[in-house]
Amino acid sequence: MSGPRAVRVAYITDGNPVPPGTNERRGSPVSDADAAVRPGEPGRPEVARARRVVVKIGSSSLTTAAGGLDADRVDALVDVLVKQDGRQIVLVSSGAIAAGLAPLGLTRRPADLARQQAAASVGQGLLLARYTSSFARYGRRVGQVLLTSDDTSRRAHYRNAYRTLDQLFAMGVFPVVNENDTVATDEIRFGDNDRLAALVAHLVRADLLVLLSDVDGLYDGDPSRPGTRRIEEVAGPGDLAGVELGRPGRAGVGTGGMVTKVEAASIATGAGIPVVLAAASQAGDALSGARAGTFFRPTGRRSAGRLLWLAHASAPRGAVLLDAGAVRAITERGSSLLPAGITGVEGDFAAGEPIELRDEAGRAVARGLVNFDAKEIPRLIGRSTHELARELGPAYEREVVHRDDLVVMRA
Ligand SMILES: Nc1ncnc2c1ncn2[C@@H]1O[C@H](COP(=O)(O)OP(=O)(O)O)[C@@H](O)[C@H]1O
Ligand SMILES: N[C@@H](CCC(=O)OP(=O)(O)O)C(=O)O
Repeated sequence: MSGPRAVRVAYITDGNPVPPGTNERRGSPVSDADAAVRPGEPGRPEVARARRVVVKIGSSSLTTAAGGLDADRVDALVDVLVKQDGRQIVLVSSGAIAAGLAPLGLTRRPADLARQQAAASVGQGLLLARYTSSFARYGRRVGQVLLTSDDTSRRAHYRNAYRTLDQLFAMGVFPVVNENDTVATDEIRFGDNDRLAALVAHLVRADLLVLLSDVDGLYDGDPSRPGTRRIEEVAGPGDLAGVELGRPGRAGVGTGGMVTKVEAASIATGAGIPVVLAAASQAGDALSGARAGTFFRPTGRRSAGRLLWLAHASAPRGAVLLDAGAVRAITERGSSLLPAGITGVEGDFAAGEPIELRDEAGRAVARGLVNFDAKEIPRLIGRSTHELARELGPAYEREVVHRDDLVVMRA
């Protein structure tokens, strides 16, 4: 097969040139036995015990050097996924745009959104067809789930997405998730799927997120430079000080490079979910708890709810400005935002859309889904809800942003 060669790296390794015949970046190869957890060694027990797992694979790991989907690579991934007995797996797969290039006569990823969307529209069908036949080799079915970044911040959509995924698990179907590229605008778009995968991991309450790429882990600098070293474990943000996060690899079909992967790892670990970043050819080891790739330890507590989406996926359509009392009420007491604490409004948003809540210095202190249109806010400013209800009717006796729809941003 022309797919990726197995790369097994047990220790932090020096960077090497990319070997011929693969577009994976690798460290010094050692034997399978070295990468596997040896008796008496801790390995990564959190990984080995994980039951619900989100696996994300990037475009660069699914395409041939000449462009187009690489059936062997898809099969190699599926071979690993179907062997994860007792686990529920969501596959977040990029590759729609890459898969649509050749059929549309495009030789490279277009820069403009319209042609990217056209390519995604053609390619997403091909991508799913590829997964469908690959899983069918094992008598397994796949279900396509296309998500947009923005609307999953909304309660009903979030709940529906969760229910669909849960039902697919219950029916033994492998969900294959991608961004709904054809409807996403530049403003609300993820673009890369790394952050999407972290948020999906949170959505399904996964025990583990595995990011598979064309590089066998996080390096302390661009791995195409000799002398850079793979980092085996990241215990917290301090371990990333001095690490240079570079652009996508030479395949030219990936989007975010390491920046978006580390961002995704930080979202997931902040929500209590451990992350392994490894090469696609290491998927089996990465999922088994062997010390392949880079392991990111959880830094925060697990929590439920869609507020993580609101914080990391939504694109605010405007802002309201808060007086000091309202800032304290929201950031220290977890209160809802009432009209009395508002001093100004910016932008043109509609009720239900995400907005920023800013302090007197203009700093964003929170993000939330607003209950009023922007044009309604000026007449509410500084007034009590009772007063407003008396004057304008009971519909006005409500919070501008309810605390259940509000997330305080970290300083
Ligand atoms: N510090 C780093 N460690 C590892 N890889 C890096 C680093 N900086 C830049 N990269 C590049 O990021 C690439 C992976 O990103 P990308 O091409 O967007 O992958 P994907 O398509 O899998 O999402 C690697 O091929 C590598 O060349
Ligand atoms: N939704 C897009 C993802 C774009 C992309 O290239 O993402 P990635 O390879 O994960 O950096 C697609 O399917 O083409």
